[in-house]
Order: sequence, then C-alpha cells, then structure tokens
Amino acid sequence: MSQTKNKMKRIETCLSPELLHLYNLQGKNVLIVDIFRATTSMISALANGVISIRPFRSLEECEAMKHEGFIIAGERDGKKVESFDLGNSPLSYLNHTFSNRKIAMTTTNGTLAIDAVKAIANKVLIGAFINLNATIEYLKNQEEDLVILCAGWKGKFNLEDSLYAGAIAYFLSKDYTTDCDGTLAMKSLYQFNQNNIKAFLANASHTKRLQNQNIEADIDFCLSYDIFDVIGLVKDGEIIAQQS
Ligand SMILES: O=C(O)[C@H](CS(=O)(=O)O)OP(=O)(O)O
Repeated sequence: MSQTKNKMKRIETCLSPELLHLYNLQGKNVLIVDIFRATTSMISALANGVISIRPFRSLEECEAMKHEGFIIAGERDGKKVESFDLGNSPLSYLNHTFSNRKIAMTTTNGTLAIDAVKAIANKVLIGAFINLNATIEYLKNQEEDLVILCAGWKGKFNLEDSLYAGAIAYFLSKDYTTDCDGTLAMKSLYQFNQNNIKAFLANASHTKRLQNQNIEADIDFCLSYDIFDVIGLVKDGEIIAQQS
C-alpha cells in the first residue's frame, strides 16, 4: 500500500538475510546491496548495455539458461565457476561484447537475497556505491517505506553492505525518517567514515577474502562513488536498468 504524500517515509535496515523474517516487506520498496561484488557487477553490466540479469539460487538452474541464449555468470566462494562465461568480477562486465545480451547469474550471497524478496516487495532495487547518487535521487521520489537488505556473507553481518545502508540513510535523512537501530548505527558509521571508506573497510572480512584472491582492482572499483547513473530495478524476475 502506498504512503499518503504528507506522511514521512521510513527506512529500516535488515543487516543479514537471516533476519529477513523479522521484517514486513508488504507494500515497501526493498533495496538489495552486495557491494563485494554481486550488486556492483549487476550495475556495471546494466550500465554497459546488458538487457537484463536474471538471478538464480543454484548453479544448475543458472547453467540451464545457456540453452535459451543467455550469457551465464556463476561464482561460488569468490571464484568463477569454470564452465560459466563470467564470474563475479565487476570489471569483467565492462566488456561491451555483452551489450544487448541477457545474463543469467548466480552468486554466493547476492542473488539469494534478491530471490528472497522479489515476490513480496513493492519494488526491488539493486544498489552499489558505483551508482549511489542515482539510487538516492530515485528514492527521494518514491512514496513507499524502504527496507535495505544487506546480502552479508553466508548469513553473517558484513561491514561493506551495512556501510552502504548507512550512506543511503544519511543522504535520505531529509526525505525518510527512521526508528530502526540498525539504520541509526550504520548512518553514524557512514557519517564518520564517508571520506575514507577504503581505509575503513581495509580490515573487513570480505576485503581480506578478495585480497587473498589478488583481486584488489575489484575492491577499488566496488568502493568507488558514482561511476554510473543507472538504477537497477527488478521487473518480472529480471534486473533491468532505468536511467535516473
Ligand atoms: O564474489 C563475491 O565477492 C562473493 C563471494 S564470497 O562471499 O567471497 O564467497 O559473492 P557475492 O554473492 O557477491 O557476495
């Protein structure tokens, strides 16, 4: 149900998909974030002309889409699945040979989070630091309450997705109110670290995990602000781009 125009919209933050059952998503917009690296890769792909991205839970379901003409992207525990066309490096999605193609994608955390909410929420958005401002501008014009769902890591809280939730709450504080302690905590954390997010996240568990795989360029890219101005929106089960 839409909010009336004069009622202040609210933000809540779900810090892990394991906590999702505690949130009522009916009639609300949900913003999914998986900074390292699924949602950053999705926004990169859309900004580079991919028609749509269909998220899958399992490798098998995703692989089957190859026969329907999809490019298949598969990652588990940070590594590209060998038989797949793409893994989960956002830099690999900047290749224009994927323009005008559809991608089927499965990742360790991000695609599961999308799948968990896509049938319940009003609108499902895909967010990343690389399109932060575009997403903020889009959300200013929405009437519904917002739940930010942090994809986390295998059910655990993580710092980078939560920091992004704090950024959204911080930049929307004139447009949305909150009495959610998770949102308030992350907003303060972001406010304090906004000019130095790379240094702040240097010791985060996922940063270490990616550093161990020698993909420092991915980390840098995922923590860059406003490279693209597309919005990622889920429509009929697929993520599509909308210009801000
Ligand atoms: O590719 C990634 O960065 C992660 C894999 S893991 O968390 O490092 O195992 O997948 P994502 O679904 O993007 O969190």
